[in-house]
Amino acid sequence: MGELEVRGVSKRLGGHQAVDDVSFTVATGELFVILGTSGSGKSTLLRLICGLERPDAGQILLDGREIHTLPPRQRNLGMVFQDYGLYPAMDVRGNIAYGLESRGGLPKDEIQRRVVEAAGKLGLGEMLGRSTQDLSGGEQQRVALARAMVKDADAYLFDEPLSNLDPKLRHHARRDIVAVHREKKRPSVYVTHDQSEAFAMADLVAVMSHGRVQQVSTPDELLSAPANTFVARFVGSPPMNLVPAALDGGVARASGVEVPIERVARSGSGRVIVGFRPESMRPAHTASAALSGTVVDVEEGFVEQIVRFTTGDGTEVTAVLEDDLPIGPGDPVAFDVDGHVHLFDPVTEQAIPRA
Ligand SMILES: Nc1ncnc2c1ncn2[C@@H]1O[C@H](COP(=O)(O)OP(=O)(O)OP(=O)(O)O)[C@@H](O)[C@H]1O
Repeated sequence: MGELEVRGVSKRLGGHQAVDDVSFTVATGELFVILGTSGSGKSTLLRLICGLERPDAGQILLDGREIHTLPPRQRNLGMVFQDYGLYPAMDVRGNIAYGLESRGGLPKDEIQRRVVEAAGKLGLGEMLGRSTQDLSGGEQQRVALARAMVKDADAYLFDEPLSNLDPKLRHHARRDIVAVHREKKRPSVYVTHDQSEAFAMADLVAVMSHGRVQQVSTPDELLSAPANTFVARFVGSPPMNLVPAALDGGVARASGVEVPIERVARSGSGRVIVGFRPESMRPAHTASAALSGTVVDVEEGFVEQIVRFTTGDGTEVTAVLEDDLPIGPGDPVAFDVDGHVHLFDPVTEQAIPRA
């Protein structure tokens, strides 16, 4: 009971397939993050769930009941959007209470009790009489959060609510949002393009690209088992290296590449894309190295060195090293891969399952 289900939902906007056959289920008490690049369809999906758009196909169910045909007000959702949608003519108290008052049915003193309680939890207790126009971005964000919190909504939706905040405030605000979510014990859907935000907050992440869900899994699984090359390139910083190679027995081979693979891949064409994380690379002796090439550039980070080089056929590879190498652009370089090697089909770009 209590789950939010999106079933085969599609939406065209301006001749463009903004959302394309999307399905997922958010269990009650689960924080489900939709992560994707700009234009991938994240906001449209949220607008479909809250009723600002109608789907061309598919259904949206909450607690097993169809909601995609209901007007927004009847869906009983708590929402926090990027621009917060606060009313400038009302003070903080009025903004927090607005959703409850406009819905009707609750006595005035109960509304007042909830407003004071939510404001207290979010550090707004002293600001109830202030105009929202005089508040900082972080304070406005907390008013929007308090407004969602006072409602007994059946599900909560967040559309990039932290994008106007500076990094320090964002960190704090993340915790506020997770705390509200945990208290409500309802399904929550949170949209962001920021993977560190997604990884810090999510129970499950759906990665979106071009209107489609590419993978739904835990943050750890996105890193350890990306479903396809899009997810492999998108998740992690720097992202996974992807090198086209030919299968030759237990080795994936290309010019400057001889990567031993753990299993025989079921790739009909005999070609694969080999994937390995930049952090799994170790300097090696040239003669026996899995990868060799020429350094393009070297970046000194706070705690690590990032080396970019090209293999013999021009594929760019990135290595993240704990100890600095005395190298620079144009130098020869060689590495072994000390970690899991992922394999992808070069035609479908899907991960090749373990044999
Ligand atoms: N009203 C509209 N008319 C026409 N096209 C639209 C409309 N709204 C969105 N689109 C298009 O649909 C696609 C998905 O847009 P959407 O806003 O859902 O993406 P998003 O992932 O939320 O992006 P962002 O992170 O930039 O907000 C985009 O290509 C966008 O240009």
